[in-house]
Amino acid sequence: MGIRTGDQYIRGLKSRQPEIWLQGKKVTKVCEEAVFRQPIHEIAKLYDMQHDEKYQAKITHICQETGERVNNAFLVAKTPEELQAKRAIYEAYAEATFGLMGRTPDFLNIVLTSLYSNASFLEKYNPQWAENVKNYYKYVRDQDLFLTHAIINPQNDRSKSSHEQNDVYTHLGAVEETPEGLIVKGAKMLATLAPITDEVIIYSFPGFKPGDERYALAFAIPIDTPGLRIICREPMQDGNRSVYDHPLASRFEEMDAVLVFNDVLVPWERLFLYNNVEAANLLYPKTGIGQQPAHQTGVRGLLKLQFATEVAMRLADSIGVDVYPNVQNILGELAQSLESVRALLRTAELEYETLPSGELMPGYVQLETIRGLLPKLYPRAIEVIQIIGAGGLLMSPTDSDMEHSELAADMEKYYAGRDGISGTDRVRLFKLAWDLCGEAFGQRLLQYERYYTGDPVRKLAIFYNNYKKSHACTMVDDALSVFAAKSASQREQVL
Ligand SMILES: Cc1cc2nc3c(=O)[nH]c(=O)nc-3n(C[C@H](O)[C@H](O)[C@H](O)COP(=O)(O)OP(=O)(O)OC[C@H]3O[C@@H](n4cnc5c(N)ncnc54)[C@H](O)[C@@H]3O)c2cc1C
Repeated sequence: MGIRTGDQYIRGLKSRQPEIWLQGKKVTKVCEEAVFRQPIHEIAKLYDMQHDEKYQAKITHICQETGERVNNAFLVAKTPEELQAKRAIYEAYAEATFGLMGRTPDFLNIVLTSLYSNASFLEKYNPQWAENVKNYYKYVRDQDLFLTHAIINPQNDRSKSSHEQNDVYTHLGAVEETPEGLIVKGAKMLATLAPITDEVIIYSFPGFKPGDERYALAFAIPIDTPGLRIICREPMQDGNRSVYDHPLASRFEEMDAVLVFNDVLVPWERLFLYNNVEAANLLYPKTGIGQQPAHQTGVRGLLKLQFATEVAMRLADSIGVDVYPNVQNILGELAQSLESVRALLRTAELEYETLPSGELMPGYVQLETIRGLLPKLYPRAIEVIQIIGAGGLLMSPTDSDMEHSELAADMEKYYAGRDGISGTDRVRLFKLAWDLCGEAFGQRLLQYERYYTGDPVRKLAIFYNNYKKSHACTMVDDALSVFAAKSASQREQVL
């Protein structure tokens, strides 16, 4: 089949009935539920972009194996041009969502592509797992499916490993093998967009200990598999808020969910890893499923930071405060942050690694630096928006006020900005800014940037340890070599 349209994506959603819980109720028709309606529409637009002649040549390609047109996220890049073709899809989807939707379909499609191209890692443990991954990649690519993922355990007692939790099936684990497949039970989180996806893929960060064998799992199943329960968090918008009052929150809310598996059957052909702590711990570092998606998250993060920076600049300009050096300083700081991330991304693409398979992987140090910086730079950008917008962020009237004839004159007079910025323009801009920096929606976006790729604290420590291994600190040795000279006169000669 190859690339789907938005309509085909929506028809796929309508054809299934996953068990979704939202505010104490079961959602039976996901496409008709107000909370999901607009996000579904935003994802559908991304699918439609694949058919839009403005984008098609940039974000899709003809698959050599099938002759069908497929998304560039499924490309195993072997040339710098192919790496750029992958960047093009990340950029197009991030631009369409202002970088505010983190788990657009390209994200997990890259994870899967990386698993596929590094399936030889699994082959060492079990050739069938490698075969299953390859077949699944082709299935998702050719059906153009949308995946969610849940890779962490519920937050029960983090000081204990999975097998030490109070109940053996608190964390998702294997129950029994049957002729049809493996029965699994327990919970995983934090499956963003789960209610509006087609399938879920399960794998884990490293950290398994001996005794955790039953939890060492990787597999993928349809989102409506019997026994799989999706428990949504409280929505940050009810789906009925006006676009005028909440221009971002009304469009880009990404629902997050806990997945509970009640004796769910995972068919053998969908199992990618099981009962092997070593393989589960090495899966992440050895298959590129951290590094390849970091290219997508780097591009998306850059656009999100750019968007926040532009909002801050426009706010300052709209009320004439960017004439003050203190405001210019914090805006200059944001611009420099943005340009640093842009430069890092460019360097990551230029300084790629070539894997033994010939696949190119953007530079680890640069991508990981972006990952380490964004949890600091993005919250700072949000803080700058709050500082510049100040009290004005809290005084925006509603759509109904703006529309009311009795209030019209007041709206234009008292809500106007500097010369040339009308009351309507200023209120619209401030509402956009408040969605980003004040609303629960905006707070989630901030939390996302901190945690979307794991705990930044532990990630930075891992980065340092890797960095230390590859940096011998030879400059210090050079400087210390002066002490190798035996006498003071010899040392003077060295100098
Ligand atoms: C908005 C959002 C969307 C997300 N989307 C997804 C998704 O789609 N799929 C998915 O699988 N995950 C997703 N995540 C989850 C993300 O992977 C986790 O939030 C992240 O891995 C951190 O895990 P945690 O939240 O359980 O925090 P914890 O690991 O419980 O950490 C809590 C605190 O304790 C500290 N801590 C915990 N353990 C240790 C330790 N061993 N050593 C030192 N300090 C420790 C941490 O530094 C942190 O401060 C999302 C998260 C957010 C916020």
